[in-house]
Amino acid sequence: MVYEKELLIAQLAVQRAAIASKLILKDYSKLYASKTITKEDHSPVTIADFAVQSIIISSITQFFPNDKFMAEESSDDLETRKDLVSLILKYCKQTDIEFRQRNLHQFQFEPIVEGSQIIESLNKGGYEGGKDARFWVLDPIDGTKGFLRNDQFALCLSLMVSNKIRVGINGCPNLPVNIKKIIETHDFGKSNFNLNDYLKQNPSTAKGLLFTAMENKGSYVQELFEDIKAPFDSQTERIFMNNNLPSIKENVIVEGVETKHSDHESQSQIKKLLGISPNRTVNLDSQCKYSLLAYGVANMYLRLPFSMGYREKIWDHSSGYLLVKESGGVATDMNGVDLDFTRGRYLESKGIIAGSKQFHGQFISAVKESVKL
Ligand SMILES: Nc1ncnc2c1ncn2[C@@H]1O[C@H](COP(=O)(O)OS(=O)(=O)O)[C@@H](OP(=O)(O)O)[C@H]1O
Ligand SMILES: [Mg+2]
Ligand SMILES: [Mg+2]
Ligand SMILES: [Mg+2]
Repeated sequence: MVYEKELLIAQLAVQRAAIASKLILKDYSKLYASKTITKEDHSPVTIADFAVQSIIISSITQFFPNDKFMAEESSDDLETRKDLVSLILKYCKQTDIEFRQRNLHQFQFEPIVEGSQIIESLNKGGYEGGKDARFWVLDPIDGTKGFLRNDQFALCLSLMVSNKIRVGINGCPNLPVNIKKIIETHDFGKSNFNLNDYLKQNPSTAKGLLFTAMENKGSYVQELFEDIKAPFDSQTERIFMNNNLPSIKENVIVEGVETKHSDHESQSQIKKLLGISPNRTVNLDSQCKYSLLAYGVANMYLRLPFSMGYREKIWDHSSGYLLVKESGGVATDMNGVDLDFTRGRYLESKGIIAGSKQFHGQFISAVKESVKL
């Protein structure tokens, strides 16, 4: 099958890097909070973002040495913090010990043993993308602000070939393995659902889900920290968008957490117009939102621009886009137009309305009615 090897290697690379993210997260708040770097655009970056990016790029490069990468981070932001490279290396080494213990596959990744390997692979992420190329799109930690709060974050990787996303992966290390059951059994008539509160009240909940999609072959879920199954293994669960709600009022909506990343006020207005109770909104960081749509747990993702000047980056959406499509859903901009990932590092369009096909048109009409452009 085309891209089968790419998908397997990418899944293993994401698992390997997700182990690093969890190891760093465990120590982060007590040891490294002061080591969070603020980038030029005032957004945060951590040693986990750097570690994950270098692990994924070096893992894939080993098997596909000619492949290009468009990734979020660059070693420029480490320029004044060379001390952090040895810290990242420490976690990469620890990761490889853990990864070797659980990986039962024939593919063995070369270990990361030197700081120069980290810088070298980080710097392979500068490809500008565009039309008619083959390249990987990587957001090492999507939802860095969620990571810093020990809430939700995702490792997001996709493969673009000839203007189309062929493979999309979201590794969600902090998503409960039984999230489907948790949300489906919640009574939204009584109260809203807050995943962070739920996890605080249920600290022993097992976490870590891996979502994968392949063009024309569907979307799948498996546990992120278990033995990775080959693509389309009979034990890997195929997942589907829920396109059969009894009424529009039954939609479960996913939205972001940060009030400056999307326009929560307009999003509330849209729900009001459609008669959807505010209780039915689940707020969570990162592309975990797309994962929950593909899993059939949530039905619509609303992301209206907080500022019309903001340009969405393609790595914040490309893997989620394929997961939604391949599970039977639809993902567009706020005007209902398909997303175009071939324009370089940015989407030219504004906002995202993604989810079930059932009511997508009505959501787009409500956007037109409620957002003053
Ligand atoms: N102003 C503004 N508007 C929209 N989006 C922005 C903005 N600033 C940053 N970003 C990007 O948001 C990415 C995180 O998205 P989330 O869905 O996790 O945000 S939210 O807090 O859940 O709303 C985040 O991705 P990461 O940097 O990978 O965390 C940013 O690329
Ligand atoms: Mg970032
Ligand atoms: Mg991101
Ligand atoms: Mg990121």
